[in-house]
Amino acid sequence: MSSSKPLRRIVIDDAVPHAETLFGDLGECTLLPGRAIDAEAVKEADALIVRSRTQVNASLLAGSRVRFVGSTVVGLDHVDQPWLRQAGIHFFSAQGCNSVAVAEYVIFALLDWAHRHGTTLRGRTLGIIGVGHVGREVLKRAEALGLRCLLNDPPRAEREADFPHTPLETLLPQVDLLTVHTPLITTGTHPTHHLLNAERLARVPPQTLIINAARGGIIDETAWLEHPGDKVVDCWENEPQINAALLSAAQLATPHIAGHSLDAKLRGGVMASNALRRFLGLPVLEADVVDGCLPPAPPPLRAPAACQGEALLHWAVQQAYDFYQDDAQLRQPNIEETHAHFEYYRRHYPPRREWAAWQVAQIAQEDGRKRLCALDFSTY
Ligand SMILES: NC(=O)C1=CN([C@@H]2O[C@H](COP(=O)(O)OP(=O)(O)OC[C@H]3O[C@@H](n4cnc5c(N)ncnc54)[C@H](O)[C@@H]3O)[C@@H](O)[C@H]2O)C=CC1
Ligand SMILES: O=C(O)C(=O)[C@H](O)COP(=O)(O)O
Repeated sequence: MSSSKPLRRIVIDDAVPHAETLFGDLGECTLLPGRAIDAEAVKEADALIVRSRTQVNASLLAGSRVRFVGSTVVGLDHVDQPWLRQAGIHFFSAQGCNSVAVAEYVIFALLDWAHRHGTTLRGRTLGIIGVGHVGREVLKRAEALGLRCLLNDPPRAEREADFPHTPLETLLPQVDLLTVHTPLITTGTHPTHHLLNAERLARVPPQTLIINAARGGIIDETAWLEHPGDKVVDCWENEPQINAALLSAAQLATPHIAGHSLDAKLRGGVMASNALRRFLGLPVLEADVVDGCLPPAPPPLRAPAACQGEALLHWAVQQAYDFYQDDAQLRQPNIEETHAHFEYYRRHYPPRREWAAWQVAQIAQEDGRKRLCALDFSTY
Protein backbone atom coordinates (compact mmCIF):
# COMPACT_ATOMS: atom_id res chain seq x y z
CA MET A 1 0.00 0.00 0.00
CA SER A 2 1.34 3.43 -0.91
CA SER A 3 1.89 5.65 2.13
CA SER A 4 0.26 8.56 0.22
CA LYS A 5 -3.12 6.81 0.33
CA PRO A 6 -5.27 8.29 3.11
CA LEU A 7 -7.17 5.02 3.79
CA ARG A 8 -5.79 1.53 4.23
CA ARG A 9 -8.57 -0.46 2.62
CA ILE A 10 -11.82 0.24 0.77
CA VAL A 11 -14.24 -2.61 0.08
CA ILE A 12 -16.27 -1.93 -3.07
CA ASP A 13 -19.14 -3.74 -4.81
CA ASP A 14 -17.59 -5.09 -8.01
CA ALA A 15 -20.55 -3.81 -10.04
CA VAL A 16 -19.30 -0.23 -9.52
CA PRO A 17 -17.69 0.54 -12.89
CA HIS A 18 -14.15 1.96 -12.96
CA ALA A 19 -13.80 1.41 -9.21
CA GLU A 20 -10.01 1.49 -9.34
CA THR A 21 -10.01 4.78 -11.27
CA LEU A 22 -12.55 6.38 -8.94
CA PHE A 23 -11.22 5.11 -5.59
CA GLY A 24 -7.73 3.62 -6.21
CA ASP A 25 -5.81 6.74 -5.13
CA LEU A 26 -7.65 6.74 -1.78
CA GLY A 27 -6.76 3.27 -0.54
CA GLU A 28 -6.27 -0.36 -1.49
CA CYS A 29 -9.48 -1.49 -3.18
CA THR A 30 -11.03 -4.91 -2.62
CA LEU A 31 -13.79 -5.63 -5.14
CA LEU A 32 -16.47 -8.17 -4.26
CA PRO A 33 -19.97 -9.07 -5.47
CA GLY A 34 -22.46 -7.05 -3.39
CA ARG A 35 -24.08 -10.15 -1.91
CA ALA A 36 -20.63 -11.52 -0.89
CA ILE A 37 -19.70 -8.46 1.17
CA ASP A 38 -19.96 -9.81 4.73
CA ALA A 39 -18.58 -8.97 8.18
CA GLU A 40 -15.36 -10.86 7.50
CA ALA A 41 -14.82 -8.97 4.23
CA VAL A 42 -15.20 -5.52 5.83
CA LYS A 43 -13.41 -6.22 9.14
CA GLU A 44 -10.18 -4.52 8.04
CA ALA A 45 -11.82 -1.88 5.83
CA ASP A 46 -11.95 1.87 6.54
CA ALA A 47 -14.57 2.64 3.90
CA LEU A 48 -17.30 0.63 2.21
CA ILE A 49 -18.84 1.39 -1.19
CA VAL A 50 -22.04 -0.53 -1.96
CA ARG A 51 -24.86 -0.76 -4.46
CA SER A 52 -28.23 -2.27 -3.44
CA ARG A 53 -27.28 -5.89 -2.79
CA THR A 54 -25.36 -5.49 0.50
CA GLN A 55 -27.39 -5.21 3.71
CA VAL A 56 -25.67 -2.39 5.58
CA ASN A 57 -26.35 -2.76 9.31
CA ALA A 58 -24.86 -3.66 12.71
CA SER A 59 -24.34 -7.32 11.74
CA LEU A 60 -22.13 -6.20 8.86
CA LEU A 61 -20.21 -3.34 10.42
CA ALA A 62 -20.23 -3.57 14.24
CA GLY A 63 -16.83 -5.29 14.43
CA SER A 64 -15.16 -3.25 11.65
CA ARG A 65 -13.06 -0.08 11.30
CA VAL A 66 -15.44 1.31 8.64
CA ARG A 67 -16.07 5.05 9.16
CA PHE A 68 -17.61 5.87 5.77
CA VAL A 69 -20.29 4.05 3.79
CA GLY A 70 -21.11 5.28 0.30
CA SER A 71 -24.02 3.90 -1.69
CA THR A 72 -23.74 4.42 -5.45
CA VAL A 73 -27.48 3.81 -5.87
CA VAL A 74 -30.69 5.47 -4.69
CA GLY A 75 -32.91 3.02 -2.76
CA LEU A 76 -32.28 3.12 0.99
CA ASP A 77 -34.21 0.06 2.11
CA HIS A 78 -30.96 -1.96 2.45
CA VAL A 79 -29.30 0.56 4.79
CA ASP A 80 -29.93 0.86 8.54
CA GLN A 81 -29.32 4.60 8.71
CA PRO A 82 -30.32 5.05 12.39
CA TRP A 83 -27.72 2.43 13.39
CA LEU A 84 -25.02 4.05 11.21
CA ARG A 85 -25.78 7.42 12.85
CA GLN A 86 -25.50 6.10 16.39
CA ALA A 87 -22.34 4.18 15.44
CA GLY A 88 -20.80 7.46 14.14
CA ILE A 89 -20.40 6.07 10.61
CA HIS A 90 -20.77 8.68 7.89
CA PHE A 91 -23.31 7.67 5.23
CA PHE A 92 -23.72 9.01 1.70
CA SER A 93 -26.16 7.90 -0.97
CA ALA A 94 -26.05 8.99 -4.63
CA GLN A 95 -29.61 10.37 -4.76
CA GLY A 96 -30.72 11.13 -8.32
CA CYS A 97 -27.83 9.31 -10.05
CA ASN A 98 -30.10 7.00 -12.06
CA SER A 99 -33.33 9.01 -12.43
CA VAL A 100 -32.82 9.58 -16.18
CA ALA A 101 -32.14 5.87 -16.74
CA VAL A 102 -35.36 4.84 -14.97
CA ALA A 103 -37.37 7.54 -16.78
CA GLU A 104 -36.08 6.27 -20.14
CA TYR A 105 -37.14 2.72 -19.18
CA VAL A 106 -40.63 4.01 -18.32
CA ILE A 107 -40.94 6.00 -21.57
CA PHE A 108 -39.84 2.90 -23.49
CA ALA A 109 -42.57 0.90 -21.70
CA LEU A 110 -45.20 3.53 -22.61
CA LEU A 111 -44.13 3.59 -26.28
CA ASP A 112 -44.20 -0.21 -26.31
CA TRP A 113 -47.73 -0.20 -24.88
CA ALA A 114 -48.95 2.25 -27.55
CA HIS A 115 -47.23 0.23 -30.28
CA ARG A 116 -48.72 -3.10 -29.14
CA HIS A 117 -52.21 -1.61 -28.92
CA GLY A 118 -51.93 0.27 -32.23
CA THR A 119 -52.65 3.58 -30.52
CA THR A 120 -50.86 6.79 -29.52
CA LEU A 121 -49.87 8.22 -26.17
CA ARG A 122 -50.87 11.80 -26.96
CA GLY A 123 -53.94 12.78 -24.94
CA ARG A 124 -53.80 9.73 -22.66
CA THR A 125 -53.71 10.14 -18.89
CA LEU A 126 -50.65 9.00 -16.94
CA GLY A 127 -50.67 8.71 -13.14
CA ILE A 128 -47.29 9.19 -11.46
CA ILE A 129 -47.14 8.08 -7.83
CA GLY A 130 -44.02 9.50 -6.15
CA VAL A 131 -42.67 12.61 -7.85
CA GLY A 132 -39.08 12.82 -6.66
CA HIS A 133 -35.96 12.51 -8.83
CA VAL A 134 -37.36 9.73 -11.04
CA GLY A 135 -41.00 10.90 -11.06
CA ARG A 136 -39.92 14.41 -12.19
CA GLU A 137 -37.90 13.00 -15.10
CA VAL A 138 -40.84 10.81 -16.15
CA LEU A 139 -43.15 13.82 -15.94
CA LYS A 140 -40.93 16.01 -18.18
CA ARG A 141 -40.75 13.35 -20.89
CA ALA A 142 -44.41 12.36 -20.63
CA GLU A 143 -45.51 15.99 -21.05
CA ALA A 144 -43.25 16.29 -24.11
CA LEU A 145 -45.16 13.31 -25.54
CA GLY A 146 -48.48 15.09 -25.01
CA LEU A 147 -49.64 12.97 -22.08
CA ARG A 148 -51.87 14.49 -19.41
CA CYS A 149 -50.16 13.74 -16.09
CA LEU A 150 -51.79 13.36 -12.67
CA LEU A 151 -49.36 13.45 -9.76
CA ASN A 152 -49.59 11.84 -6.34
CA ASP A 153 -47.03 12.58 -3.64
CA PRO A 154 -48.45 13.26 -0.16
CA PRO A 155 -45.06 14.15 1.44
CA ARG A 156 -44.45 16.79 -1.26
CA ALA A 157 -48.03 18.04 -0.99
CA GLU A 158 -47.45 18.62 2.75
CA ARG A 159 -44.22 20.54 2.12
CA GLU A 160 -45.09 22.48 -1.06
CA ALA A 161 -48.25 24.57 -1.10
CA ASP A 162 -48.28 24.70 -4.93
CA PHE A 163 -47.63 20.99 -5.59
CA PRO A 164 -50.47 19.74 -7.87
CA HIS A 165 -51.30 16.68 -5.76
CA THR A 166 -54.17 14.39 -6.73
CA PRO A 167 -55.29 11.95 -4.00
CA LEU A 168 -55.16 8.31 -5.06
CA GLU A 169 -58.93 7.94 -4.72
CA THR A 170 -59.38 10.60 -7.45
CA LEU A 171 -56.33 9.69 -9.55
CA LEU A 172 -56.75 5.92 -9.89
CA PRO A 173 -60.11 5.84 -11.72
CA GLN A 174 -58.85 8.34 -14.35
CA VAL A 175 -55.64 6.77 -15.60
CA ASP A 176 -54.81 4.91 -18.83
CA LEU A 177 -51.24 4.43 -17.63
CA LEU A 178 -49.89 4.28 -14.09
CA THR A 179 -46.33 4.23 -12.77
CA VAL A 180 -44.98 4.14 -9.20
CA HIS A 181 -41.75 5.90 -8.16
CA THR A 182 -41.77 5.92 -4.38
CA PRO A 183 -39.22 4.33 -2.05
CA LEU A 184 -40.30 1.13 -0.28
CA ILE A 185 -41.34 2.37 3.19
CA THR A 186 -42.91 0.11 5.81
CA THR A 187 -43.40 2.59 8.69
CA GLY A 188 -44.42 6.20 9.35
CA THR A 189 -47.18 8.47 8.07
CA HIS A 190 -46.89 7.56 4.37
CA PRO A 191 -45.88 3.90 4.11
CA THR A 192 -45.66 2.49 0.60
CA HIS A 193 -45.64 -1.25 1.26
CA HIS A 194 -48.67 -2.55 -0.69
CA LEU A 195 -49.60 1.06 -1.51
CA LEU A 196 -51.43 -0.43 -4.49
CA ASN A 197 -53.44 -3.14 -2.74
CA ALA A 198 -56.56 -5.03 -3.85
CA GLU A 199 -58.90 -2.22 -2.82
CA ARG A 200 -56.96 0.47 -4.71
CA LEU A 201 -56.28 -1.71 -7.76
CA ALA A 202 -60.02 -2.31 -8.01
CA ARG A 203 -60.42 1.45 -8.75
CA VAL A 204 -57.94 1.35 -11.66
CA PRO A 205 -59.72 0.93 -15.03
CA PRO A 206 -59.28 -2.63 -16.37
CA GLN A 207 -57.37 -1.59 -19.53
CA THR A 208 -54.77 0.48 -17.63
CA LEU A 209 -51.07 -0.31 -17.99
CA ILE A 210 -49.32 -0.45 -14.58
CA ILE A 211 -45.54 -0.16 -14.20
CA ASN A 212 -43.40 -1.02 -11.18
CA ALA A 213 -39.79 0.10 -11.65
CA ALA A 214 -39.49 1.28 -8.03
CA ARG A 215 -39.39 -1.62 -5.55
CA GLY A 216 -41.08 -4.98 -5.24
CA GLY A 217 -43.79 -4.82 -2.57
CA ILE A 218 -45.09 -1.33 -3.41
CA ILE A 219 -47.73 -3.15 -5.47
CA ASP A 220 -49.32 -6.22 -3.87
CA GLU A 221 -48.39 -8.82 -6.50
CA THR A 222 -51.26 -11.21 -5.66
CA ALA A 223 -53.78 -8.40 -6.09
CA TRP A 224 -51.98 -7.12 -9.21
CA LEU A 225 -52.48 -10.51 -10.86
CA GLU A 226 -56.23 -9.99 -10.49
CA HIS A 227 -56.04 -6.74 -12.46
CA PRO A 228 -56.55 -7.41 -16.20
CA GLY A 229 -54.49 -4.47 -17.53
CA ASP A 230 -50.99 -4.73 -19.03
CA LYS A 231 -48.10 -5.07 -16.62
CA VAL A 232 -44.50 -3.90 -16.76
CA VAL A 233 -42.41 -5.31 -13.95
CA ASP A 234 -38.80 -4.36 -13.27
CA CYS A 235 -38.91 -4.62 -9.47
CA TRP A 236 -40.29 -7.71 -7.76
CA GLU A 237 -41.09 -9.05 -4.32
CA ASN A 238 -38.45 -11.57 -3.15
CA GLU A 239 -35.86 -10.93 -5.87
CA PRO A 240 -34.35 -13.08 -7.31
CA GLN A 241 -37.07 -15.64 -6.40
CA ILE A 242 -39.64 -13.81 -8.47
CA ASN A 243 -43.29 -14.72 -8.93
CA ALA A 244 -43.73 -17.09 -11.92
CA ALA A 245 -47.38 -16.08 -12.48
CA LEU A 246 -46.49 -12.38 -12.59
CA LEU A 247 -43.66 -13.10 -15.01
CA SER A 248 -46.10 -14.89 -17.35
CA ALA A 249 -48.68 -12.13 -17.02
CA ALA A 250 -46.24 -9.26 -17.69
CA GLN A 251 -45.94 -7.76 -21.18
CA LEU A 252 -42.48 -6.47 -20.28
CA ALA A 253 -40.56 -8.20 -17.47
CA THR A 254 -37.00 -7.22 -16.57
CA PRO A 255 -34.59 -8.14 -13.75
CA HIS A 256 -34.42 -4.82 -11.82
CA ILE A 257 -32.34 -3.04 -14.45
CA ALA A 258 -34.32 0.16 -15.08
CA GLY A 259 -31.56 2.23 -13.49
CA HIS A 260 -28.67 0.30 -15.02
CA SER A 261 -27.41 2.66 -17.72
CA LEU A 262 -23.65 2.96 -17.93
CA ASP A 263 -24.02 6.71 -17.37
CA ALA A 264 -26.04 6.19 -14.17
CA LYS A 265 -23.67 3.60 -12.73
CA LEU A 266 -20.70 5.87 -13.40
CA ARG A 267 -22.56 8.93 -12.02
CA GLY A 268 -23.30 6.99 -8.80
CA GLY A 269 -19.65 5.96 -8.45
CA VAL A 270 -18.39 9.49 -9.07
CA MET A 271 -20.85 10.95 -6.55
CA ALA A 272 -19.76 8.42 -3.89
CA SER A 273 -16.06 8.95 -4.66
CA ASN A 274 -16.46 12.73 -4.33
CA ALA A 275 -18.39 12.33 -1.09
CA LEU A 276 -15.58 10.20 0.32
CA ARG A 277 -13.03 12.80 -0.85
CA ARG A 278 -14.96 15.57 0.90
CA PHE A 279 -15.18 13.41 4.02
CA LEU A 280 -11.38 13.08 3.90
CA GLY A 281 -10.89 16.80 3.17
CA LEU A 282 -9.54 16.09 -0.32
CA PRO A 283 -10.36 17.75 -3.68
CA VAL A 284 -13.02 16.08 -5.81
CA LEU A 285 -12.24 14.10 -8.99
CA GLU A 286 -11.00 16.07 -12.01
CA ALA A 287 -13.52 16.23 -14.87
CA ASP A 288 -11.13 14.54 -17.30
CA VAL A 289 -10.85 11.48 -15.01
CA VAL A 290 -14.62 11.11 -15.15
CA ASP A 291 -14.87 11.80 -18.90
CA GLY A 292 -12.20 9.17 -19.54
CA CYS A 293 -14.46 6.49 -18.02
CA LEU A 294 -17.20 6.81 -20.65
CA PRO A 295 -16.87 5.22 -24.09
CA PRO A 296 -16.95 7.54 -27.14
CA ALA A 297 -20.40 8.71 -28.30
CA PRO A 298 -22.11 6.11 -30.50
CA PRO A 299 -22.46 6.88 -34.24
CA PRO A 300 -25.70 8.64 -35.35
CA LEU A 301 -28.71 6.40 -35.95
CA ARG A 302 -30.14 6.52 -39.47
CA ALA A 303 -33.94 6.48 -39.12
CA PRO A 304 -36.14 5.17 -41.95
CA ALA A 305 -37.54 8.18 -43.85
CA ALA A 306 -41.17 7.08 -43.46
CA CYS A 307 -40.98 6.76 -39.68
CA GLN A 308 -42.54 9.74 -37.83
CA GLY A 309 -43.81 10.84 -34.41
CA GLU A 310 -44.14 8.22 -31.68
CA ALA A 311 -43.23 5.44 -34.12
CA LEU A 312 -39.93 7.19 -34.85
CA LEU A 313 -39.26 7.56 -31.15
CA HIS A 314 -40.14 3.90 -30.53
CA TRP A 315 -37.75 2.91 -33.31
CA ALA A 316 -34.96 5.18 -32.03
CA VAL A 317 -35.13 4.10 -28.40
CA GLN A 318 -34.96 0.44 -29.44
CA GLN A 319 -31.81 1.16 -31.44
CA ALA A 320 -30.28 3.00 -28.48
CA TYR A 321 -31.02 0.10 -26.13
CA ASP A 322 -33.34 -2.83 -26.67
CA PHE A 323 -35.19 -3.60 -23.42
CA TYR A 324 -36.87 -6.53 -25.19
CA GLN A 325 -33.55 -8.38 -24.86
CA ASP A 326 -33.71 -7.89 -21.06
CA ASP A 327 -37.24 -9.31 -21.10
CA ALA A 328 -36.06 -12.32 -23.14
CA GLN A 329 -33.28 -12.98 -20.64
CA LEU A 330 -35.80 -13.28 -17.81
CA ARG A 331 -37.96 -15.81 -19.65
CA GLN A 332 -35.83 -18.90 -19.15
CA PRO A 333 -37.25 -22.41 -19.88
CA ASN A 334 -38.42 -22.76 -16.27
CA ILE A 335 -38.77 -20.53 -13.21
CA GLU A 336 -35.82 -22.12 -11.38
CA GLU A 337 -33.56 -21.09 -14.25
CA THR A 338 -35.06 -17.60 -14.19
CA HIS A 339 -34.29 -17.33 -10.46
CA ALA A 340 -30.73 -18.52 -11.05
CA HIS A 341 -30.20 -16.16 -14.01
CA PHE A 342 -31.71 -13.01 -12.46
CA GLU A 343 -28.65 -11.79 -10.53
CA TYR A 344 -26.17 -13.13 -13.09
CA TYR A 345 -27.72 -11.05 -15.85
CA ARG A 346 -27.84 -7.88 -13.74
CA ARG A 347 -24.16 -8.33 -12.90
CA HIS A 348 -23.29 -8.90 -16.58
CA TYR A 349 -25.65 -6.30 -17.97
CA PRO A 350 -24.91 -5.09 -21.52
CA PRO A 351 -23.50 -1.56 -21.79
CA ARG A 352 -26.40 0.87 -22.15
CA ARG A 353 -25.94 4.58 -22.89
CA GLU A 354 -28.59 7.14 -22.00
CA TRP A 355 -30.46 8.76 -24.88
CA ALA A 356 -28.56 12.06 -24.56
CA ALA A 357 -25.51 10.21 -25.92
CA TRP A 358 -27.31 9.44 -29.20
CA GLN A 359 -28.22 11.44 -32.26
CA VAL A 360 -30.83 10.36 -34.79
CA ALA A 361 -30.42 11.34 -38.40
CA GLN A 362 -33.21 11.00 -40.98
CA ILE A 363 -33.52 11.70 -44.68
CA ALA A 364 -36.48 14.05 -45.08
CA GLN A 365 -38.21 14.67 -48.40
CA GLU A 366 -39.01 18.34 -48.90
CA ASP A 367 -40.21 19.85 -52.20
CA GLY A 368 -38.95 16.75 -53.99
CA ARG A 369 -35.46 17.27 -52.47
CA LYS A 370 -33.83 15.00 -49.94
CA ARG A 371 -32.42 16.57 -46.76
CA LEU A 372 -30.61 15.00 -43.79
CA CYS A 373 -32.24 16.05 -40.50
CA ALA A 374 -30.74 15.57 -37.07
CA LEU A 375 -33.40 14.71 -34.50
CA ASP A 376 -32.48 15.18 -30.88
CA PHE A 377 -34.48 12.66 -28.91
CA SER A 378 -32.65 13.29 -25.65
CA THR A 379 -35.50 15.57 -24.51
CA TYR A 380 -37.84 12.58 -24.28
N1 LIG B 1 -35.58 -0.05 -10.79
C1 LIG B 1 -34.47 0.61 -10.56
O1 LIG B 1 -33.42 0.28 -11.13
C2 LIG B 1 -34.49 1.78 -9.63
C3 LIG B 1 -35.42 1.91 -8.65
N2 LIG B 1 -35.43 3.03 -7.83
C4 LIG B 1 -36.45 3.12 -6.78
O2 LIG B 1 -37.24 4.27 -7.05
C5 LIG B 1 -37.45 4.96 -5.85
C6 LIG B 1 -37.63 6.44 -6.16
O3 LIG B 1 -36.40 6.98 -6.62
P1 LIG B 1 -36.15 8.56 -6.60
O4 LIG B 1 -37.20 9.25 -7.36
O5 LIG B 1 -34.75 8.77 -6.98
O6 LIG B 1 -36.36 8.88 -5.05
P2 LIG B 1 -36.80 10.25 -4.41
O7 LIG B 1 -36.58 10.11 -2.95
O8 LIG B 1 -36.15 11.38 -5.11
O9 LIG B 1 -38.36 10.34 -4.70
C7 LIG B 1 -39.32 9.56 -4.05
C8 LIG B 1 -40.61 10.36 -3.98
O10 LIG B 1 -41.62 9.50 -3.45
C9 LIG B 1 -42.42 10.30 -2.59
N3 LIG B 1 -43.20 9.47 -1.66
C10 LIG B 1 -42.79 8.95 -0.47
N4 LIG B 1 -43.80 8.26 0.09
C11 LIG B 1 -44.86 8.34 -0.75
C12 LIG B 1 -46.18 7.84 -0.71
N5 LIG B 1 -46.65 7.11 0.32
N6 LIG B 1 -46.99 8.09 -1.76
C13 LIG B 1 -46.55 8.85 -2.82
N7 LIG B 1 -45.31 9.37 -2.88
C14 LIG B 1 -44.47 9.12 -1.86
C15 LIG B 1 -41.43 11.22 -1.91
O11 LIG B 1 -42.06 12.35 -1.31
C16 LIG B 1 -40.51 11.57 -3.06
O12 LIG B 1 -40.92 12.75 -3.72
C17 LIG B 1 -36.19 4.67 -5.00
O13 LIG B 1 -36.46 4.79 -3.63
C18 LIG B 1 -35.85 3.26 -5.40
O14 LIG B 1 -36.46 2.36 -4.52
C19 LIG B 1 -34.54 4.04 -8.02
C20 LIG B 1 -33.61 3.97 -8.98
C21 LIG B 1 -33.43 2.78 -9.82
O1 LIG C 1 -30.83 2.90 -7.22
C1 LIG C 1 -31.60 1.99 -6.89
O2 LIG C 1 -32.34 2.06 -5.91
C2 LIG C 1 -31.67 0.76 -7.69
O3 LIG C 1 -32.65 0.05 -7.67
C3 LIG C 1 -30.48 0.38 -8.46
O4 LIG C 1 -30.66 0.52 -9.85
C4 LIG C 1 -30.15 -1.03 -8.09
O5 LIG C 1 -28.91 -1.39 -8.62
P1 LIG C 1 -28.09 -2.65 -8.03
O6 LIG C 1 -27.27 -2.18 -6.94
O7 LIG C 1 -29.07 -3.62 -7.50
O8 LIG C 1 -27.32 -3.13 -9.18
